[in-house]
Amino acid sequence: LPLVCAPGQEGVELQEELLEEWQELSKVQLPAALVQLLLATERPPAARLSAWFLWATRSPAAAGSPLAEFASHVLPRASASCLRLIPAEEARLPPDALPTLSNMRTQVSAAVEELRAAGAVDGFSLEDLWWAFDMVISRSFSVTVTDPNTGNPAPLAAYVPWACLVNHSPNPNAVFAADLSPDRREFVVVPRLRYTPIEPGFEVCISYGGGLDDRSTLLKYGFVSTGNVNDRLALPAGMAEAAARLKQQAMISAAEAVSERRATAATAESGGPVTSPSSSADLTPAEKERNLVYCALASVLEAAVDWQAARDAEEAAGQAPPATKGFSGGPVPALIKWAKAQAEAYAAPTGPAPPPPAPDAPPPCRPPAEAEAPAGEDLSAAISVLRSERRRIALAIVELMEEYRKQNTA
Ligand SMILES: C[S@@+](CC[C@H](N)C(=O)[O-])C[C@H]1O[C@@H](n2cnc3c(N)ncnc32)[C@H](O)[C@@H]1O
Repeated sequence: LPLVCAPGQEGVELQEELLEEWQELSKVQLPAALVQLLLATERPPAARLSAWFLWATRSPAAAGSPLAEFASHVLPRASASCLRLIPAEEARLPPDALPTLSNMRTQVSAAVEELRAAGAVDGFSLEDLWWAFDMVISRSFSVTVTDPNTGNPAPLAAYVPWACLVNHSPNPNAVFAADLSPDRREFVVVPRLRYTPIEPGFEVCISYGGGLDDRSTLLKYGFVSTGNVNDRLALPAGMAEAAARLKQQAMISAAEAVSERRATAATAESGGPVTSPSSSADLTPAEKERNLVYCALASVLEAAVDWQAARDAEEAAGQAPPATKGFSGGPVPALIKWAKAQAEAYAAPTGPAPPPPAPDAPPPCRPPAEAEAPAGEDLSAAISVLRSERRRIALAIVELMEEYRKQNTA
């Protein structure tokens, strides 16, 4: 079901047509309260899609429809996202994931209240409602199409059975698009490289969004890709200041040396090719090692740039710059010590310890106990992969700093 999410009255006509067509195709009649909500183009798309999805997959009135059949035979009951994670598993998340998770839950719980108040989900349990949000958050698409009635671009949220089975890759071999012109009404998934078809036997993968780091894919979709070039280890303020004391060009030279060394070792160990075949969405072990070293480099350099920018802004505002630290032994040993401690913390079963909440921060939002799901096996494994990727970045920072020290004292 494609849902128009343009503000105001924009797109209502198209939405009405789409809802009529969906009902005809599915041989079902949506309840009036639900239709009213689905036509409210300004309401949050996730809430509208979740209410529809719950009704269309669980209501006795929709039993036997293609979507209900698809849901009962294909979709998981377990959580895909971290939305309904129980506290014991939540304690294994990195501290920087917790505010985002709390924010996601706050939005869902506000939407749940709103749906109940509107009578759009009467008769369903809280457990079912959170499940519907879970499915919609991890499996719906955002696309922009041309509204055939007005010619204006219309932002859409869509739930597309079967297409919702396509996995994500940071190096995708396919792209998707929607065409809602009356004679088409199509959602297509096509190879990304026009002259490089995806060979039989290769998995078709799309991108769920550029720049997704492993924390975001874990929270929203419940998986982590190894070797994701967007991953970072967050440096605390004191370490960001140490990073700002380093010579950036020398850091880049050190990263080149370390990544070359690691890539050569990974290729020798795997006996595999140096580059991936273009029809595959998989990275080779050597590419993953290179990405890892550049994640380590970017963690340090970006923290240095942010620290410097904050300091410049304070100076420009006429504030006295904060006293700088005198890192005993210099910034390099300080960073090495910190990165080693991070590697150790991520090797432990839980932690590292979350930062203390700000004095006026609201308590973190949790789903009601009724809607809490234990982490499925996949989710628990994904949290472990995230922890091990964080540990690997920390160790890559150690190696990078040691190489920097070697190159710059030689
Ligand atoms: C849009 S659905 C894809 C459907 C999934 N392949 C299936 O058959 O259930 C998104 C879910 O697929 C899984 N997924 C997607 N990309 C993945 C990846 N690169 N690695 C592992 N799991 C992935 C996650 O469970 C995610 O919540």
